[in-house]
Amino acid sequence: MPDFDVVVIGAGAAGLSVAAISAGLGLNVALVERHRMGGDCLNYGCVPSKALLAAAHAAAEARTAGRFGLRLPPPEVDWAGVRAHVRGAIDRIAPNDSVARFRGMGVEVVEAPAHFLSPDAIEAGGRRFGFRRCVVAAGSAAVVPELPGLDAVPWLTNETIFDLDEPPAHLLILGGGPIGLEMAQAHARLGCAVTVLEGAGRIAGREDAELVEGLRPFLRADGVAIREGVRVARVEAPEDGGPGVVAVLEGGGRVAGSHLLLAVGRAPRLSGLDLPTGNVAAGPKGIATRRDLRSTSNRRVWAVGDIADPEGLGPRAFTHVASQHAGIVVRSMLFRLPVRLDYDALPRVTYTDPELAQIGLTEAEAREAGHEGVTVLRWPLSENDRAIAEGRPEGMVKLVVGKRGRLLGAGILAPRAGEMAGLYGLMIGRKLPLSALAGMVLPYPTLSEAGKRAAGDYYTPRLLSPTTKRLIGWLKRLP
Ligand SMILES: Cc1cc2nc3c(=O)[nH]c(=O)nc-3n(C[C@H](O)[C@H](O)[C@H](O)COP(=O)(O)OP(=O)(O)OC[C@H]3O[C@@H](n4cnc5c(N)ncnc54)[C@H](O)[C@@H]3O)c2cc1C
Ligand SMILES: NC(=O)c1ccc[n+]([C@@H]2O[C@H](COP(=O)([O-])OP(=O)(O)OC[C@H]3O[C@@H](n4cnc5c(N)ncnc54)[C@H](O)[C@@H]3O)[C@@H](O)[C@H]2O)c1
Repeated sequence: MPDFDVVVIGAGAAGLSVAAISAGLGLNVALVERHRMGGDCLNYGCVPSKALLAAAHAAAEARTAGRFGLRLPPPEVDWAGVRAHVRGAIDRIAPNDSVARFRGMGVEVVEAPAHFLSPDAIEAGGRRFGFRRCVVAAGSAAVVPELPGLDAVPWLTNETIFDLDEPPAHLLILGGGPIGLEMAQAHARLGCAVTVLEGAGRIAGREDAELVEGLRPFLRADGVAIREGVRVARVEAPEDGGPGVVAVLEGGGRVAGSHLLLAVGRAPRLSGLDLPTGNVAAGPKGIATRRDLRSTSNRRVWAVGDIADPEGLGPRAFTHVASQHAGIVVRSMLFRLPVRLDYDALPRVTYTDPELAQIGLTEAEAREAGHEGVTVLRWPLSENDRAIAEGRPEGMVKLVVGKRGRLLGAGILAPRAGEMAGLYGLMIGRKLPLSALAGMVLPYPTLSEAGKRAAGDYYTPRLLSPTTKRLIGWLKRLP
């Protein structure tokens, strides 16, 4: 008999959710974590980055208060105080993910690295754990690119950037994806010089080009130097022998900084798991799974979170996806229901100011996917009363609509855009018609009215059509 009904490897967002639900259903669960409970999101990802951004946005608010007629002195950044705020946020959330809490749920928590011993057992802390089912939730880590000179200079990743004793004088950031952009604005608003070196033609390459156009000036206004389409040929120490890093660009050009942050993507944490011994197939993007997140090669194994590479979809590195995966696995693994993961209504948010939120397909993705009759509707915040009242009339809501008014995607560039994402996720996920949004009564004045106004535009031409006018003319003659 196996020792455990479920063994979970990794206590990040994905593994914790699976362990908690499985234990709640009365199963015998072991949870193995080699480092910190809570994984990346709590310790090196979402929580510290959003805490740092909150401090940065507060500093920016103080600096720009003059537009409201308020005279404030320029804010002084107390780096130790900022770090204490970041640490405090982690510490406040940590008990939810703690060993004590999970032991209290009846989970056997093992603090050691795990690896497969066979297709139905792992080893951790010198002990063998035979399992009926195993869920691999070992996450992903920052990609360290093969860049000449990198072994000879100091560099940072998301695991070290939140631990600096002093603010970086000039932070060079390799990569202008969500990590690069959030860290760029956070540090710039906290008084650091920042340069983003993006290898592709533009920053935030996955996001809607028009919305990124709207975001770029904000980052530049914060003092972020953005270099797009640049290839870093090598990195080296400064010629004067002082501290810092110099990025040498292809075709010449040198960009010097005090610190270098690598933010060029994520790689699944496969090494050390001995996946071949467990007969668990994996590729460079992660553990190969079917759409129910079950391993394609070992029926006892599932993969969740950043490490999962579901067929036809690929990995997605978001904490809300880790939770979505946990829900899928519980239904497929424990209730044996036929479930199928999809990302049709998936939201993602880059937490800059303004935030850039995308739910479902961008315009480019909808056209690329071959959707017929794609209509794009926009409502600028310059036409939104709340945005004007608050002195933030830049940004827009952009809706991507398919046949018969079906919402395929929504992009939002606005302060706190992420708070609006749920509405569009619900609409797309439940296949609600656009008329549901257009007919909704929303409180005035709110930013979310922009989406309703955009949706209304879809129906305006129909309302003003000759047929409608004829109908009204006929109706008015009725007694
Ligand atoms: C800077 C940054 C900001 C982010 N911000 C956001 C955000 O705002 N919103 C959002 O949705 N997502 C965000 N993300 C992404 C989010 O953090 C990840 O998608 C999420 O943490 C993935 O959870 P996971 O459980 O799959 O993996 P992880 O959180 O990485 O957890 C995996 C755990 O497995 C452990 N482990 C690995 N190998 C073994 C082994 N062999 N034995 C035992 N244990 C092992 C690791 O130590 C780790 O604790 C951010 C990421 C970063 C880096
Ligand atoms: N707010 C959020 O939800 C949030 C925040 C941070 C991270 N995340 C998750 O973590 C993932 C990883 O984030 P990321 O920003 O590291 O990766 P990313 O893959 O999203 O972006 C990496 C960027 O680096 C560029 N790049 C790649 N190689 C380069 C090179 N050699 N030189 C210069 N530029 C190069 C790419 O063109 C791309 O723009 C995200 O995709 C997301 O899933 C989410």
